[in-house]
Amino acid sequence: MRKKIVAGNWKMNKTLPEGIQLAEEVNEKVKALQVPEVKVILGTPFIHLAEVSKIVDPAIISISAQNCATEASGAYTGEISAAMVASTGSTHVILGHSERRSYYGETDAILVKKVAQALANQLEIIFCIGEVLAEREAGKHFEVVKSQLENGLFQLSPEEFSHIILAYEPVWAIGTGKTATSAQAQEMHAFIRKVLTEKYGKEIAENTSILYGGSCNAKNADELFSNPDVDGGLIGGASLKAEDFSLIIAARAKH
Ligand SMILES: O=C(CO)COP(=O)(O)O
Repeated sequence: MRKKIVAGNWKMNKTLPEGIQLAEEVNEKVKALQVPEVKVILGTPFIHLAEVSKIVDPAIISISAQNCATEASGAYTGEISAAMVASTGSTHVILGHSERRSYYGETDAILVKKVAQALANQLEIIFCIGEVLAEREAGKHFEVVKSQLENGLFQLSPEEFSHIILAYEPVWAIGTGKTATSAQAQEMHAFIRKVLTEKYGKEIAENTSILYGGSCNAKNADELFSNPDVDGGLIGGASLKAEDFSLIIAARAKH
């Protein structure tokens, strides 16, 4: 059975004291919700990881980085390795986010190396895929998403792939207030599961959680999560307010 997941991606927001406060608030809200069937993940900036993992109850909230280096260690000024991430108590890492692909030039080849580093350090990976608006308008969105899967992840063995959570994030929906319709999300998620079935077989495809990301909020989460192939959300802006984030978690628990 695949997991229901709500993951927050704080992106480059919150100073350390602000992040600590938000983590405390989220921890209290999630505790009060009592929804063990939903896996809650907080994707914080690197500098917050160690502090936030001391604050939250690991039985109810997991911690994720938003990136890791392509190399294991050494003279790479400013980089943070997967081993460093794991040593903070973090169990997850977000890789392949469209902001990293477009602003920092992360190619499929770079992501293959990051994925290998994360797996070598026992991190679960939230791997992001999704098309830009021009690709959707040209009717190429299925092709683009399939090639991101093939070129970024399909080098993995079935065992390795069991550590992947996918996040479909149409780039035109991120931070724009323009959510994919519930039907568009379901259509793409079902397509992704079909591609996974072809590559890894039905059992792995059925056990892989596929999250939706892109202007998902407390108002639209309920409808998005009612789709059979939408297993949860990767939440940007709405994860920065404990109240909104907990409403999204409650919406996930409902279905
Ligand atoms: O990019 C996202 C999560 O990774 C989505 O961001 P928003 O929820 O702010 O649109």
